Amino acid sequence: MKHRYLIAIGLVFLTLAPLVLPTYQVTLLNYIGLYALVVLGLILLTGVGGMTSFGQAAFVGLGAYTTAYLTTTEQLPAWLSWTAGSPWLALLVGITLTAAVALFLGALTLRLSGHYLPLGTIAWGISLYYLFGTMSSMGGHTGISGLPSLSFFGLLLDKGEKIFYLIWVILLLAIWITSNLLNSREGRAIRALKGGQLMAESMGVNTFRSKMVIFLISALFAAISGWLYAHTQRFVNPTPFGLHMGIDYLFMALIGGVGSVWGALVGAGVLTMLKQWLQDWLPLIMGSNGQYETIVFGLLIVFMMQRSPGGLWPLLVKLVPMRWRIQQHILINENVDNLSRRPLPEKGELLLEAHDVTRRFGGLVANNKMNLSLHAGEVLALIGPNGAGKSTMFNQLSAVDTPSDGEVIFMGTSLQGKSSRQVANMGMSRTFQHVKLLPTMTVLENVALGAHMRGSKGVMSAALHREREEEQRLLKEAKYQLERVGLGDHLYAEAGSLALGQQRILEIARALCADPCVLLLDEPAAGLRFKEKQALAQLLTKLKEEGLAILLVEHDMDFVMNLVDRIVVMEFGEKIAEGKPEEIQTNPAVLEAYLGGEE
Ligand SMILES: Nc1ncnc2c1ncn2[C@@H]1O[C@H](COP(=O)(O)OP(=O)(O)OP(=O)(O)O)[C@@H](O)[C@H]1O
Repeated sequence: MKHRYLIAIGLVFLTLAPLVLPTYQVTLLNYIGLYALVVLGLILLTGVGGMTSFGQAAFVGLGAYTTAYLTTTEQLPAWLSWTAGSPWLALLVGITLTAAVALFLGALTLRLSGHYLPLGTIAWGISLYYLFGTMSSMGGHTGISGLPSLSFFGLLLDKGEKIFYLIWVILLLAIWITSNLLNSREGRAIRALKGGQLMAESMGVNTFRSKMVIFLISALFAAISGWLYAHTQRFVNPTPFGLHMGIDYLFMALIGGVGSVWGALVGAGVLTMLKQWLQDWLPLIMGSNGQYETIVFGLLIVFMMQRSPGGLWPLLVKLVPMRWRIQQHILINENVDNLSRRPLPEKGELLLEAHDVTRRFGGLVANNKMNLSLHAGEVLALIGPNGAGKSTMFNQLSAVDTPSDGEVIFMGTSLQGKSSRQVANMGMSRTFQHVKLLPTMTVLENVALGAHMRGSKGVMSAALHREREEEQRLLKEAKYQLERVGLGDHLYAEAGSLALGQQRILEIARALCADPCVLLLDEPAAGLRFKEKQALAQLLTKLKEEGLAILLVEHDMDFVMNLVDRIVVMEFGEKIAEGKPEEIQTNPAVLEAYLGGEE
């Protein structure tokens, strides 16, 4: 457990730093701590959640201005008079206000996709900056001075050396909370955002909620940093909360490494020190004053993105001897209870029906009056030449897409207006034609994502690690499903390192982790070797015998003919045949479609 020594050395350094370092360097460390808190939120938002924000500095400003206003205004409005100039109560107000603003802005912008979200963050970053500068009660562009120092249980934190401890304790706490969150059921849902909305929703993840959670947390980290900043400086004006600083925070995240919480510390540290150093030296070298450091930062980012897109943290990790690195393996406690299972329907019970399902894309009719049914304890194959409309049908059946006409009924309920998440909750689970995994996450965690709906502990429990028992049950289930599909030897491998065929099997394990009664498999045998196909066929037969209903779209005819109970054949969006494998093999319409005529 050598990494514990590294952490201990870091803690000893932090404890001694204000006692032994000159004031100037302690001030620099304070800034690093304050910036790192904001960057940590950005890592969560941008690095983990894949949402770029230029507007974090505005949230820092919100925290700073709230406390500046509340602690310096002589005559507060009556409804705020209870804060009585207390910085701690001002923090409470700042957090509440930031949460309200973040929820409002999140509701407006988080549904935006592509470059609209970053543009939205620029817009609110600029707006809040000008709001601080124009409101006379906020001191306009001159700002507000004379903020009180913080005091903590009677101890006045009026010097950099004293507030240092508060800044760093809050930062380390935030890092701990963030790491806990990421290594939990909620964290997996957040990490799944990068694997695409479709996959995450099909696993039962409410992607909008997950986005909102990290947006809120990152805004709160920024506001707390702003509160600390205001009482460290004891003065605020709009300059440090503008778009320019928003971009600097993003630079810090990128340079430190958006893939790890520690990247926040590295990025904030390197850029703060570099900025200081460049501001001292560049004017001497260039012969005049100017913001040359910004140019150097720009070049640095370009260089870093070329050479190490993951930032500095992964490079630093590589420098640490292998035996000192943190053991990544998650321990699975086999003694915890199994997750409860849903009762499977009686064999033969009708589970899924398509009634005259038609899907038009403009003038193209991809599915035309398609009818099919799927019963508990059977395997049904949907086959047809390329472009026949199988995937489109698959999407209608799993509520990823909505029929133009007709309807799909699942367990007696129409799927009209239902989301794929709701359908997943009702007991339908699926795999994808183009594998959708989180390649840098372990095989075990990828599969545990499938069990998302079977856990209930929320963000607070996760952040404080109060959900360990439930987490162990989820991981135990994931391990069981992986062993069941034959991937038990790969639990801790990165999912992206598996062969394509194995990745498909992993998707089946993930789907099984959801405890479905209907399993939809999109080309499960593609890319599998002969033996793997045999193993898959055995697994599907066993699942069928247990009472699961399985629908698969597949091109491998040997695999289909030896496995399934019934086949529906499509051509040009229509059903041209339906029956047992032996009937389909001799059906003239099918032979015509596949071979261009009977031989
Ligand atoms: N979103 C879409 N917009 C427009 N046309 C689409 C869309 N999705 C599918 N199509 C068209 O619908 C038809 C059926 O496509 P689909 O992908 O369902 O066929 P498929 O049988 O699954 O083919 P393959 O076996 O190659 O996967 C094709 O002509 C395709 O181009």
